[in-house]
Amino acid sequence: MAERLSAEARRQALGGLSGWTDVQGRDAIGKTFVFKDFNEAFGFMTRAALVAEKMDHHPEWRNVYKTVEVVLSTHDAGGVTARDMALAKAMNAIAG
Ligand SMILES: C[C@H](O)[C@H](O)[C@H]1CNC2=NC(N)=NC(=O)C2=N1
Repeated sequence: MAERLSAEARRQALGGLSGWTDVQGRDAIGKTFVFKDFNEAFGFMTRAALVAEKMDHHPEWRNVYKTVEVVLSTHDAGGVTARDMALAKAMNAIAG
C-alpha cells in the first residue's frame, strides 16, 4: 500500500504541480480546473475517469458548468501519497 508523503516530499511534489494546493481541514490536495465551456469540462472528466480507472486511483470531484473541482487523497492510507501526485500530474496533462 502507498505511504503518506512526508511534509517535505509533499511540498516538493506540489512545487512541480501547477495549480494544486493543500486542502484546508483534511489531508488532501485539490485544484479547480476552469474550462471554456461544459463540453470541455466534461471531456476532461471523461478522459480523466479512464486514466483514474486504469490507475485504480479515483478522484473526488464536482462539476458546475465549466468548472471541475478536484480533491485527491488516498483513502486506504488516510492521506496524500505518491498516487495522488501521479493522478494530479496526469490530470494536468489531460487539461493541457
Ligand atoms: C480496492 C481498490 O484498489 C482500492 O479501493 C482503491 C480504489 N481507488 C482509490 N482511490 C483513492 N483515491 N484512494 C484509494 O485509496 C483508492 N483505493
